[in-house]
Amino acid sequence: MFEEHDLFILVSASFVQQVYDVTKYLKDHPGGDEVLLSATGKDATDDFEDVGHSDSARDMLDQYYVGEIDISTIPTKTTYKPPNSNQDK
Ligand code: HEM
Repeated sequence: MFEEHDLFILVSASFVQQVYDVTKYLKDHPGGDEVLLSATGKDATDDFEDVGHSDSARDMLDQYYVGEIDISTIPTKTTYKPPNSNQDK
């Protein structure tokens, strides 16, 4: 489970991704907290785009902006092992 201070989502389509901390937005999100929770800790670009968020929703992203991360620098070795994954390094 994620702790409240860990509720980061990543949104972008390129290698450099924007990181947003949605912790404070959980209770106010018009789409509910469940969908936000399910999108945290991973690349949430598709989730965010699939909803067809309005321009004003996009503008709100700025409020939760934390910084950028180059996903090519993230270690691929994690404790979480997704099904069908044979990447051990
Ligand atoms: C910081 C990130 C996000 C912000 C600022 C945000 C903002 C909003 C806003 C303002 C709305 C109202 C409708 C609109 O203006 O488009 C909305 C609706 C919604 N959002 Fe988000 N959202 C965020 C992330 C997400 C993510 C990651 C998901 C999916 C996992 C999601 C799913 C939804 C859904 C399902 C609705 C309801 C649409 C409806 O009932 O018509 N949102 N969001």
